[in-house]
Amino acid sequence: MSKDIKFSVIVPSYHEKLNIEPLTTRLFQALGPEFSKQTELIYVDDNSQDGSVEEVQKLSEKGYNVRIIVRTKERGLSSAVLHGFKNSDGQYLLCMDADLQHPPEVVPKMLDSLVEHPFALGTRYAKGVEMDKNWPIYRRIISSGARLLALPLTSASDPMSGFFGVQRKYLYEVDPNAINNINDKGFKIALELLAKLPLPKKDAIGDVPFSFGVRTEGESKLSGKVMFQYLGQLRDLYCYKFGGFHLVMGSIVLTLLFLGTVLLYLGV
Ligand SMILES: Nc1nc2c(ncn2[C@@H]2O[C@H](COP(=O)(O)OP(=O)(O)O[C@H]3O[C@H](CO)[C@@H](O)[C@H](O)[C@@H]3O)[C@@H](O)[C@H]2O)c(=O)[nH]1
Repeated sequence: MSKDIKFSVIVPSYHEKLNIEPLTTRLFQALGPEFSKQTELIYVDDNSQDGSVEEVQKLSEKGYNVRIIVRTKERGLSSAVLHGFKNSDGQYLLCMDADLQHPPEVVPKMLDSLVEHPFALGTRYAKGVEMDKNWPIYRRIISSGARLLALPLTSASDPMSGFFGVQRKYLYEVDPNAINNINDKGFKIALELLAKLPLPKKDAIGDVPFSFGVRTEGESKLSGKVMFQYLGQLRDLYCYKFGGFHLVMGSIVLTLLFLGTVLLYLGV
């Protein structure tokens, strides 16, 4: 562990070569000299073979505190994030996407919020925040439907967000067993952590409103399989939180309804 590093920014990445340079330079620019000295940036890549490794090496040689962890045996967004958390040095852990939909310029605000709260949440559902008009309608529907289904699990304003931070001690120290209960499948790692970590009842979450942009380089990896994984995750979380046969059945009905709506809108 390096004691100079206070903040670790973890970026799960898969086929993101074209986004690495702009994200890295914009992030350290936004952090400024003081914050930058205390921050490491870690890409967790699942063996993309697209030149991402060389891109990160170039930036590291230029003096940015950035590295890339390449996994060859595992795949998946949530598990990549957990892998990054485990292999980082900071007491304050931030997660963001590589595709610049999470503006690097908002990161200093996220880190400020994370120092004040156990959990910092980049939220798209706050007063005055506008969604980029180019964000496809079907993605809005999926996002709202997914959020609705998560309502009984957490009061967080945007548990579907991939832009969030958590203080390391809540992952590994407050309850050392908590991390073993975390499901590493799928995309919704923030929801999983919000529902299962031993966060305080009051003032646990610091919301940071941000405008969700559209991807300009590369492609989204959100697939039908990921949506199914979300439904499984929901079922497990409902069981974990409430237990009981009726709640499980209720969640299955809800998820089927959600799935039906998605398929309807996709015209499948
Ligand atoms: N290492 C690794 N990274 C992955 C994988 N799948 C996706 N990623 C990375 O995870 C980030 C998000 O993936 P996208 O494919 O860009 O997701 P999205 O469609 O933009 O969905 C995002 O926004 C949603 C909000 O609507 C979020 O809910 C979701 O978690 C994600 O952040 C990107 O940096 C992408 O490269 C994987 O299997 N392995």
